Amino acid sequence: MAAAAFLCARAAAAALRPPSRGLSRRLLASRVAAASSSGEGGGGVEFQGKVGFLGLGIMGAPMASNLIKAGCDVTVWNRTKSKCDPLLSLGAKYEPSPAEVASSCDVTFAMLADPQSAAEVACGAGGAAEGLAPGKGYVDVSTVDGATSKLIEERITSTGASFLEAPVSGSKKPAEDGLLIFLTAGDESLFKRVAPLLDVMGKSRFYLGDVGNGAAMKLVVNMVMGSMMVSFSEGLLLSEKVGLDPSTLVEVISQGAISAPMFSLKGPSMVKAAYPTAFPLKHQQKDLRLALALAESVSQSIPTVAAANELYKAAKSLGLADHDFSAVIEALKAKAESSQQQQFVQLSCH
Ligand SMILES: NC(=O)C1=CN([C@@H]2O[C@H](COP(=O)(O)OP(=O)(O)OC[C@H]3O[C@@H](n4cnc5c(N)ncnc54)[C@H](OP(=O)(O)O)[C@@H]3O)[C@@H](O)[C@H]2O)C=CC1
Ligand SMILES: O=CCCC(=O)O
Repeated sequence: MAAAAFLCARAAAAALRPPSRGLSRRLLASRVAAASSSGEGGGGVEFQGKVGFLGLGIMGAPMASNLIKAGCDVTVWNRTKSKCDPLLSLGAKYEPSPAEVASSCDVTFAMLADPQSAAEVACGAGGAAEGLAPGKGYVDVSTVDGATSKLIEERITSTGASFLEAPVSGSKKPAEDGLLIFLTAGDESLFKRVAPLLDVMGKSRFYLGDVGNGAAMKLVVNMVMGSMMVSFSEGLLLSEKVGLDPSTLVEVISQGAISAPMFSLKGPSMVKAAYPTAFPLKHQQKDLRLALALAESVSQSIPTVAAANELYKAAKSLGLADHDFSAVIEALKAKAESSQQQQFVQLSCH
């Protein structure tokens, strides 16, 4: 373990929040420098070693990019190889399989679409586990269910390596700005070892104990978010239908007790029926499906989430899976149209 060594601290990271766009090299370097000179955050935390990153989608690419800009020695892999190119231009290395990344790095992060891909990349043929060994670490930051996370943990730890689940709250922009919230669980010494890396990519980190707890926390947060988006969509449509300006509704909500960054961020484009993808709708529906299973496992009823899930499923069947999850409003519009048509047919039959 030699190559990259850098210093950073949570306090320094918090004090050096970025401006509106992704973190610049200068800013990330200054986080590192401030941490080493200020002695804040427990005297600065040192990470030594090479970092692997598997999965360079909407979230993985900016996260890996921030690590590179902070001075880490990063090796990347992505199923679709072309998505590695921007990272290679920033100075990343490339290995042709997850196993080769894991074997050439000290700690490997994975940011994958869903439980199936997370398990495949960690445990499948050519997967990360094949390259792991004692002393190495594997950190899965994908959103998956607890059972999948435990399955990955079992396979990873069978190699002698350590495992941390660390799903994130925060979307594309917080990923670009290094402002994610990590919900971690698993090996506590790995958590401490990768803390400087989490602090480059995020603004806070929670350690929640046993593997499964990070996944559960993430699913609970996202089920609340998914239902909020449906409720907001219903409000936007109803306001329009009764003759109000939905843009005014967005403004009114932003000033009151139910204001949320999500409404202010997504509302204006939803009013224009534009859904630039930050959080793909298919992933939100996956999270609701997993949250429903989590609730089922403890016999809790979550009827609002169940209803919201049906709408996301309807939106997927309208071809909106890869749009932002705010496009769920289109499923409500389609529902309204079809019930209007039904009413028309009934009236014309009488
Ligand atoms: N976008 C967001 O706002 C947030 C997303 N998340 C979660 O983070 C994870 C990633 O999300 P995001 O980056 O948005 O998703 P993307 O769909 O943009 O990226 C998914 C990544 O998974 C890879 N992948 C998918 N299937 C496979 C497979 N079978 N084998 C290997 N690789 C595969 C993709 O590779 P390829 O490029 O080849 O398709 C890509 O790198 C998800 O679990 C999501 O729920 C968490 C917080 C916020
Ligand atoms: O999983 C996606 C979360 C998106 C967000 O927290 O804004």
